[in-house]
Amino acid sequence: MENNFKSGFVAIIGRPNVGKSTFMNRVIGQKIAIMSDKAQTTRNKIQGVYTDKEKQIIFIDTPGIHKPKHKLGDFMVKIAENTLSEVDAIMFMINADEGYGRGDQFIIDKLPKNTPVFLIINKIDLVTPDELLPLIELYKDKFDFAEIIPISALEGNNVDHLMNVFDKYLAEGPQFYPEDQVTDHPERFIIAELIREKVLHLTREEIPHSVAVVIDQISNRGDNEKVLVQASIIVERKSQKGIIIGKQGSMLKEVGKRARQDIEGLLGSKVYLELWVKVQENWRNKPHHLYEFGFKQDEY
Ligand SMILES: Nc1nc2c(ncn2[C@@H]2O[C@H](COP(=O)(O)OP(=O)(O)OP(=O)(O)O)[C@@H](O)[C@H]2O)c(=O)[nH]1
Repeated sequence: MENNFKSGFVAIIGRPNVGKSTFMNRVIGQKIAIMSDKAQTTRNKIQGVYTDKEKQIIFIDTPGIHKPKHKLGDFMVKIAENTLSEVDAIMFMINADEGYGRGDQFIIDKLPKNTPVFLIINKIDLVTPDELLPLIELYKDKFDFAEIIPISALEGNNVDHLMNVFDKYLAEGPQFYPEDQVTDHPERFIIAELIREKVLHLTREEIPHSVAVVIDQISNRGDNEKVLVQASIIVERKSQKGIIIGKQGSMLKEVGKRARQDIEGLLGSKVYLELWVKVQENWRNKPHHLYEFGFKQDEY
């Protein structure tokens, strides 16, 4: 890996039809199709991975944030909000030829103060500069955006500039994915989130949202019937480990049972799920994204 290589996670949010997919297609090209059919039920869907010589950006979608009435309800919105404060930057995309709307205000209210937010004004090919400037002024009043960048995802205007601006906001970091591959196992990520969701749900407020799940292995058991999934739930304190394991393992059993059912639905096959609970103090001070996003550090 090159010296000073940078990497990070960027969340893309915006109302439907603002051009998120068009943007991803422009930046990432063909490969994005690989992920487009993946389940929408997760906290974060990886939309695509951009890699050049200097950096890698993993773009993620946070579906909960713009669907407040979605059946997953408040729980998802809350989780989506947590995601927004965990990423390195947020792209809040709006449509240049539509005014400011209630959907935008809903999102703005959820924007974290501790994460740089780029206002991306897309579809500038549809408006004149005279129309663009008042829109910029209007949004400037609504939130303290780190950057305001007008683009046309369809025609490509200013998209290269945007990609360069990211350099300022990314820290040095590893290349999470090989450059010719968008992802090895998108389902890995989804499985980790399913397990994490069960832990949070069943333990209620006792376990912090920072609990991480790392998928150690997904493999065929050899009998061609069951997929073996081995995962670790990582907490920061011994007391949390006790809560997750529960009386005679009852809590962990329930987490495992519920997660297994969902994973079977996802993979379409029987699953044998092995869960461990590990205490790792201060893991959040380590390259925390790896854990929070369900990746295992030593794979890279
Ligand atoms: N003129 C113009 N049209 C655009 C631009 N970007 C996207 N569009 C069009 O806007 C429509 C919606 O674009 P998508 O990329 O599907 O939007 P999206 O945000 O992914 O939509 P959802 O998947 O519903 O969230 C499509 O018809 C695009 O061709 C742009 O820069 N200029």
